[in-house]
Parts: sequence; C-alpha cells; structure tokens
Amino acid sequence: MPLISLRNVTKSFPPGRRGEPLVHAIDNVSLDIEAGEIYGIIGYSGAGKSTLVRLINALEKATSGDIIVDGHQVTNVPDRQLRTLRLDIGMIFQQFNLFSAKTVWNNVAYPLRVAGRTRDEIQARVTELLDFVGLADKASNYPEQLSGGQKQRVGIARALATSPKILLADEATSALDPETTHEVLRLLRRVNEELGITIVVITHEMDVIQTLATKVAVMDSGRIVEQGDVFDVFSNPREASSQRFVSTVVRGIPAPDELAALRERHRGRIVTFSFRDGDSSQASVFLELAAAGIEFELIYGGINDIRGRAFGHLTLALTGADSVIDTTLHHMAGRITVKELA
Ligand SMILES: Nc1ncnc2c1ncn2[C@@H]1O[C@H](COP(=O)(O)OP(=O)(O)OP(=O)(O)O)[C@@H](O)[C@H]1O
Repeated sequence: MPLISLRNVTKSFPPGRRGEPLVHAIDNVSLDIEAGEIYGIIGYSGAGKSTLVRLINALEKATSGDIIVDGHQVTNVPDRQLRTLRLDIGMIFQQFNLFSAKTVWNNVAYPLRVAGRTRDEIQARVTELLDFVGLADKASNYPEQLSGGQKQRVGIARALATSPKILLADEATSALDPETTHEVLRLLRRVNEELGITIVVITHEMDVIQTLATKVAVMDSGRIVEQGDVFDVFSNPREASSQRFVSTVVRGIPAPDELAALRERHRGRIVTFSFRDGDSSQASVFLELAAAGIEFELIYGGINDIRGRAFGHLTLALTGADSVIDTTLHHMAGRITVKELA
C-alpha cells in the first residue's frame, strides 16, 4: 500500500470579495507515493504544488476526493486525530520559518515540548538531531547568527524531531546559493537513506529533482501532466510542459532559431544523436562515422547523469558523400535515435 495516496483530489478556492474568480488550484489529481521514495513535484509558479502538499498534511481541506496518509484518511478527520497525523509529517520551508527569539536548541526542542516529551527525552533527542545535521556546536546560537544553509539544517532537525515517516520540503533550497543547495540536498539524501524517511520535494528547480528525486510528477494548472521515474521523464518527456521544464537543464535538440545560427557557422548536414543508458555508446557512433570517412564536428548538446544513468543529445555537423552518410545513419538508426535537422 502506498504511504501517501491521492484519488481524484480537487481543491478550489472561492471567488474573492473583490471579484477574483474561483480558482481550481488542484484539479482531479491522483498520485501514489511509496514508502522510502524521494518524490519530486515540479511545475511553474501557480501550478498548485504548495496547495498539493498543504492538502497532504491537512493544512488545507480538499474540496473533493480522497487523501490517505499511512493508512489514515486525511480528509474529514477530527482535530485530535489530525494532531497525531501531523507528528508523522515534518515540513521544511523556503524561508526556514525558525523562531527568531529561540536558540537553535530550543527551535529543535519545540515540537518535542508540544508533544509532551520529558526533559530527558528532549535532551537526548535534540543532542542526537543536532549531531545528525552537523550543528552540535551551534546549539546556543540564534537563527540570525547562522548562514542560510545552517538555518535550513536547523529546519530539518526540527522537522525530524518527532520522528516523522514523511518529510515535506517546500522549495527548501530555493533561497540558497548553488553550493549550499548541494549541501542541503546531500543532507536530505541522508535523511532518506539513513533514517528511511519518505521525502516529498516541491521545487521549480529541475536540478534539485535531477540530483535528489527518484520519482517525479510535473504539475501544470492544477493537474499532474506527467509522472514517473525521474530518468524516464527527463530523458523522454512526453508532454509539452514537461519538455519546456526539462529543457531548462537538459540541452536537447536545438530550437529553430538556434539551428539557424548553427547553420551559419557550420557546413555539412546537421544530425542529432540521442543516447539513453543501455543504447549504443557515443564512442561507437564516433568510430562508425570515422570508419566511413565522414568528417564530424560536435556543435550542440551534452550528456546528463541521473543517479548513475546517462542520457543526452549530441548534435553533429557531418561532411562527406551524401550516399555514405545516408547508409551510415540508416545503419545506426536501429541502435540509437538519429534525427537529421532540416
Ligand atoms: N488561500 C488561497 N486563496 C485563493 N487562491 C489560492 C490560495 N492558495 C493558493 N491559491 C491559488 O491556487 C493556485 C495554486 O497555488 P500554489 O501556491 O499551490 O502554486 P505553486 O505551484 O505552489 O506556486 P508557487 O511556486 O508560486 O508557490 C494559484 O493560482 C494560487 O493563486
């Protein structure tokens, strides 16, 4: 049974007093997240990502549909049950949301005090958590004395305090520089691998998904337009909005204006070779072109790595006899995707 399951969930916000229309923030979404996964939810601003996670931890109430978390219905549960449910779900935010008047120690201790844990339990758990996130020496500092990455590590320690099964991360690295982002992503990977916590990451940054997630759902206008294994969605996005998103991190086939610029600078026939893990290697393609006496120059593209699996698109300018190029490309077409750009 999935740890988180949504079935035909919709969430509408009523029309505003000043005549704003009814907003269908979530529109008939079904989604299963298995225990142990790192599940990415991506989409442009306003796609409905935050609303979706707010539904999962019952900060918002669904208009219709079913949401089941760890075997319990989230929709229409009494407040007392809701509190128990929330102990199972930790959350971290873009702006960290730390208590500025409390020390690092007291920020992390806060959820444990609310949950009624004893002094000794709190002492042991906070020590353990600050060690885990590498901030044992900052226990008596205040948030304003910390860097952005350190603040988010406190946020993670606080979110893990009650030993939740699920961690929801809403744009948790969007306010951080690239290096700090990677530090926090490495910590989230440890949270998943060492503590076995299922993580749902919302982001508009594709490279966060690329380096962290195992599964991904692409949202657009309140709907999930594509979902699946990160490698599959990245290496072969089927929907237009996923393709637009993926193209922000993956150099694919050149767009018409880029192609026109490439044609001005390079002679010969322009051909894109698309590779996916398990296909023929780039080396064999280059060797075959060279063996046929075809001159080639790499003019666009790149190879990407997702958790040890490679894919990418390489666009080459080929010069040689047309009939030789035709025969060679025809030969390769069974083993990799070959596309001549008109
Ligand atoms: N409380 C609310 N009242 C009215 N409309 C809302 C409310 N919360 C969200 N919306 C609307 O629902 C839609 C989805 O918003 P949501 O914040 O979930 O998107 P998002 O993908 O998380 O965007 P962002 O990345 O900008 O946070 C938007 O049109 C938003 O304006």
